[in-house]
Parts: sequence; C-alpha cells; structure tokens
Amino acid sequence: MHLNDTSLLETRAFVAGEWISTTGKLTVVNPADSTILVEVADCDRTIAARSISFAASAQVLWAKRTAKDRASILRRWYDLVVANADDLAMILMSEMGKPLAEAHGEVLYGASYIEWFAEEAKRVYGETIPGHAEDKRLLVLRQPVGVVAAITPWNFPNAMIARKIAPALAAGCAIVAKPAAETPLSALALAVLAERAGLPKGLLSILPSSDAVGMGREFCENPTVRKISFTGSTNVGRILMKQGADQIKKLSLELGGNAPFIVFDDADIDVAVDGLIASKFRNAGQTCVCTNRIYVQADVADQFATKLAQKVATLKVGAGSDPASQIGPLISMAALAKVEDHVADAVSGGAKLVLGGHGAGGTFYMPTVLAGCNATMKITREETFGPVAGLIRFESEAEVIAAANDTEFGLAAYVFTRDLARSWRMMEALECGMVGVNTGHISTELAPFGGIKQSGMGREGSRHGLEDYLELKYCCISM
Ligand SMILES: NC(=O)C1=CN([C@@H]2O[C@H](COP(=O)(O)OP(=O)(O)OC[C@H]3O[C@@H](n4cnc5c(N)ncnc54)[C@H](O)[C@@H]3O)[C@@H](O)[C@H]2O)C=CC1
Ligand SMILES: O=C(O)[C@H](O)CS(=O)(=O)O
Repeated sequence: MHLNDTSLLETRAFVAGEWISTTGKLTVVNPADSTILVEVADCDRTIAARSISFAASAQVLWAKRTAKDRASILRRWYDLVVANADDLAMILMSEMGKPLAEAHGEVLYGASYIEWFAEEAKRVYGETIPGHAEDKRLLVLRQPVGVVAAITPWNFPNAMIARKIAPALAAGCAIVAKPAAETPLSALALAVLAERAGLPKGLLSILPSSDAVGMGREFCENPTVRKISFTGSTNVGRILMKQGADQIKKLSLELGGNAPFIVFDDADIDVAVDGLIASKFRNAGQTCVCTNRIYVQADVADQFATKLAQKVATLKVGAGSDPASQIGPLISMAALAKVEDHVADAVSGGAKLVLGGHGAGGTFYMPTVLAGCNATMKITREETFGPVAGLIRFESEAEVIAAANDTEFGLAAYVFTRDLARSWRMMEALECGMVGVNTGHISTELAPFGGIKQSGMGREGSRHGLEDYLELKYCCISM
C-alpha cells in the first residue's frame, strides 16, 4: 500500500484522546487477494466504557464552546481530509476492495458531510413562541443529545462514519464509534486527521473490535450513551432496538434495502440502462440503495434487456488497484456464496441467464443479467448485495406499484418515465424514503438520506441531519 503520509495507516485504537495498542489483535485482510494488510488493536467493552466515560466530560466542555468554534474545527478537518484524499482512498481500497477511483469518490463524498455540517453547526437555531398569556414568554432551546455511539458497516468505511461523526460534533455531542471489523483503517485514518484539525481530546473515539455483540451491548446498556446511530443490516438494527429499549435509547437506523427499479414503456431506454448501471453495479452491488429488483414494462422488456446486456458486458472485473477495474471483489466468501445462491435459486425457478452467472476467482463475481425473474425468487425478496440484475416484466402501472411496495423494506426506488404526471404518481405511491426519477444515483449530503418500514428511521445529511443529534427544550417564562 503506497501512501504519501504513512502515519495515516494507524493500527492503534483511538481511545479517550489517546492512541492505544491492545494484546488482542484484529486482522485486516485485502478482499482482492485475501492477503493480510495489518493487524489493529482489538477493543473490548472495558475500553468502550472508558471511552464513553471520558467522552461525557469532554462533551460538556465542547457544548460550551461557540458554534463558530465547532464549525472552524470541522472545517479544518474537512480541508485535511480533502488534502489527504489520495492516501485515504488507497487505505479504503486496500481494506474494502472497491476500485481506487470509486474509493476516491467515497472519500470526497464522506468529506462533503463534514463540510456540510461544519456549515450547519452555525445554524442550530432556537425559537420564541407567542405566549398563551400576557405575562408568559415561551422559548425553545435546541441542545446536544450528549454522548453518541456509532456502529458502521464495511461497504462504505469512510463515508458512513463521516456521515455520523460530523453531525454529532456539529451539534455539540461527543461520539464513540465502532467500525466494521473488516474495515477499521478508514475510520482510524479519519481520526488521525480529526486530531490534527484540533478536535479536543475524548470527543471522538474509534474502537475497532472483534466483539461486535459485546460492544453493541455496552453502547445499549451504558446509561451515559444517550443515542445510538447505526448503519447496517435490518437484523442488527432490530437487535439494537431491543437492547436499547430498557433505557429508551434514542436511535438512528440506516438499514437494509430492496430497491425497485421501474422502467415504463415511455422511458428513454438508454437513460434507463445507464441509470441501472449506476444504481446496480456501484460498489459491485454492495450498497443499501442498490437496485435489487428491475421491473420493465412488457413492450420494452426485450429492447431493455438487450441494451443492458451489451453495457454490462463491457464492465471490467478486477482488483481495485487496476485503474481499468469497474467491479471489485465482494467483501467475503460468505457474500459470494449469497450471490451464487440467489442466482442458482432464480435459474432453478425459471429465470434465464442472459449474461455472467459465475465467479471470477476469489471473491470476484461476474456482472450478471437474469431475465424472467418473479416474486417467488430470493433475488426479489432478499437483498442480494452483489452485481446481479434480475429483470421482471410488468403490464400496468397499478401492477408495478403493488409489486414494488410488496416488501418489508422501504429505502430507495427508481422510476424511468418521460410522463410528468406518471412520475408524480410514482413518487407519491412508492413506499420508501428516497426516489430517483430518471436517475440511478441519488445520494448527496444536501438531501435527507434514509428509509421507512424495516429500512430504518431518522435521516442523515441535509438540514434534517442535525435533528437526530439535538434535543428540544421548551422554556416557559413568567414575567
Ligand atoms: N441504510 C444504509 O444507509 C446502509 C445499510 N447497509 C446495510 O448493511 C448490510 C451490510 O453491511 P454489514 O456490515 O454486513 O451489516 P451488519 O449489520 O452485519 O454489520 C454492520 C455493523 O454492525 C456490527 N454488528 C454486527 N452484529 C452486531 C450486534 N449484534 N450488535 C452490535 N453491532 C453489530 C458490525 O460489526 C458492523 O460494524 C446490508 O444489509 C446493507 O443494506 C449498509 C450500508 C448503508
Ligand atoms: O452504505 C451505503 O449503501 C450507502 O449509504 C450508499 S450511498 O450513501 O453511498 O448511496
């Protein structure tokens, strides 16, 4: 791994403002070739408890500082992240596998949340309300929640943790974060830069750990933790909800998805194909907002399948270090097995293999197109999390709305049509948190990212993203 600044490859844990080693080690592997990259500190609940306790005292002082102070430190952090983007991208690619260009894009995407919340930090406005009596004056204060615990996934190891640390600090909170065991290095490198930006000791802790369950329990059971922000699978989100219930823990949950991608017969087919490539094959299909079901109206189904297969056939599979690679490895052999199972299940259920349908060595999987899929197949009921596009024909708008909504998930959806009225009907009818119309890539720090149903609760980014880290306090003053 060539880095301009080798100090960004940090293998110690960031605990209460100190860099510490541990006797136990967490091994970080390069998914492209299964070679061992490094060993990092492996934290346990006692270390988590120490981080949380220290965070509580640091947070009181941080909340007393001016919003402008907090904003300027976040801005310095943003500038450092951008200045070191090449190294951060190299670290990200090495531990997660995505192509270097995509990794670089993720670093800048993560940085955009830091920039955004450096600005929003100065806009935590309160309210005055006309009183209910002549001698009454009503105020609403917005105050930081306190100590936050964050748990993040492996698929966006930089952006997902930046998307939580930035608003927490902007709101005046402190935060302890446990990155995925597979990908701790990006989070540690961000902490190196946050420290360089002048972030006071103890406000941020990064706790790599092989004991996800134990760390989650500490976060849920430690009363000093006032909020948990989680990004990951719906199953784990459910566990955290149950564990946090005893203390009515505040929760933000960004969970799994099962995005429908709907192509009407009046759509621009080339635009729809490009939209599907963007939405299905980004990060080798390993994103929560990836298209997972592709509904194509019958009259254009064959044309769409042909054009899609031609485009998918050009996608190059390879290690992220190869500049020509567009589809990197899946994160693990288990992830590969799930993709293979979904394809086998679809084919045995009658789907036609149009392209791909097999591995490419290691955890690599060929970009795949299946036609003739239906609602009985795993590929439409479960999140595939791989580079497989399963096409489903439909006849009418009413039929596809019912099919698209026939899932416990509700994160993202995509609609391709040139009919303005139809686009409005679809935006209003689809049960999800985000809709792309004639586009397959919707994520930006400017907009509220999140889902409904079993895809989670709360929103990240946008002017809404700070709310999850603030409490409202109503004050009634009698003159
Ligand atoms: N809605 C969103 O924004 C996103 C959702 N996801 C979802 O995450 C999943 C893929 O990511 P994974 O890392 O495999 O998900 P995962 O849920 O297995 O792991 C996510 C994080 O939770 C931790 N974890 C696992 N079990 C835990 C437990 N019992 N208690 C506390 N923490 C625990 C893991 O160590 C990791 O840090 C997919 O379902 C994907 O859709 C991923 C990224 C973004
Ligand atoms: O982890 C994910 O899937 C991300 O939330 C997807 S995005 O924000 O990069 O679109």
